[in-house]
Amino acid sequence: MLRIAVPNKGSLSGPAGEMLHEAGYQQRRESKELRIVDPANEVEFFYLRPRDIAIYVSSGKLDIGITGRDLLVDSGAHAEEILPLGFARSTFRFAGKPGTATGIDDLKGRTVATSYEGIVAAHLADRGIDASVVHLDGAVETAIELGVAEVIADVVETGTSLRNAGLEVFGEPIMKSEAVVIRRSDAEPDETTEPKVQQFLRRLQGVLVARTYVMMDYDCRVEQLEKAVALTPGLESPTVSPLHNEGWVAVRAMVPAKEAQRIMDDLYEIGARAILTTAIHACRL
Ligand SMILES: Nc1ncnc2c1ncn2[C@@H]1O[C@H](COP(=O)(O)OP(=O)(O)OP(=O)(O)O)[C@@H](O)[C@H]1O
Ligand SMILES: O=P(O)(O)OC[C@H]1O[C@H](OP(=O)(O)OP(=O)(O)O)[C@H](O)[C@@H]1O
Ligand SMILES: [Mg+2]
Repeated sequence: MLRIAVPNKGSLSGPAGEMLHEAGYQQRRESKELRIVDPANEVEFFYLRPRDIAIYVSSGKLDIGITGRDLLVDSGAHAEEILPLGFARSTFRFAGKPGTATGIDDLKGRTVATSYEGIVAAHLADRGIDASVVHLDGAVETAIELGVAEVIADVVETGTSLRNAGLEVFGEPIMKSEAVVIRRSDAEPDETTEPKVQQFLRRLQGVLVARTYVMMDYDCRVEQLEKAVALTPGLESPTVSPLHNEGWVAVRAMVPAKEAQRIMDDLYEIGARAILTTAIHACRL
């Protein structure tokens, strides 16, 4: 059985469960369940605090886990990212009241509040900045109002939390994060675990592709085929089949979902007709 750590709470938990469900895995029915077995897929899921996942995985007790890149780095655990998952995207930034600082050099001798002490201390040390770091569990924006720190370093997504607290980011982003699959850094690939890990990753990659691509079908005249194929090159190469009417072909290719409408317009312009897109529910590349 492959043993997999999954976030039990917070921003990572819902989207992680949805992705695993889309990948065909059984998920817990109740948010209090700590562990479930999916015998058909030979996996066992452990629902753990997102912050603890890298620690469990680095200990080798669990084979892989889903967590945030920022949490992985912050933990300092002996684990590495093996697949980015595209959700829980955020940046990690310094912020303060307007006019507090313009860059990291202004932090010398000041106090920074954060829930990610590992990331902040390493970032300051790398740049030779001597500043104090205060660890808070959350809602760090309030630390400034209450005078616990002059500066915070926190996760920023839309920027709403900072705006509501009257704060502004400054300096370069410290890091960009998203949900990632992790495993132990020096994991020795053994014959039973490795194929299961690779199958798990292929399933999640299949979900990512199904989310970002659509299937496009259309008919076009043979003379227009090269232009049409340039618009829809597909992942390897499009399928081209003859139509009953001579001089026409049917083309089928995967295209990025975000570009589908523009591609349909362009195909129409060059004379393609019966242009259809359909959702992809699952795939293996
Ligand atoms: N608003 C957000 N948008 C996107 N990702 C976020 C957001 N807040 C936190 N994250 C990401 O979620 C992970 C942190 O998860 P964690 O559960 O510790 O905190 P949380 O989502 O803020 O939940 P809570 O603070 O309620 O426990 C990190 O990878 C972080 O980058
Ligand atoms: O830029 P935004 O879209 O506002 O998102 C970022 C905010 O979301 C998270 O806070 P959360 O609500 O989880 O509270 P917390 O600070 O207690 O973790 C994070 O810590 C930021 O405060
Ligand atoms: Mg939070």
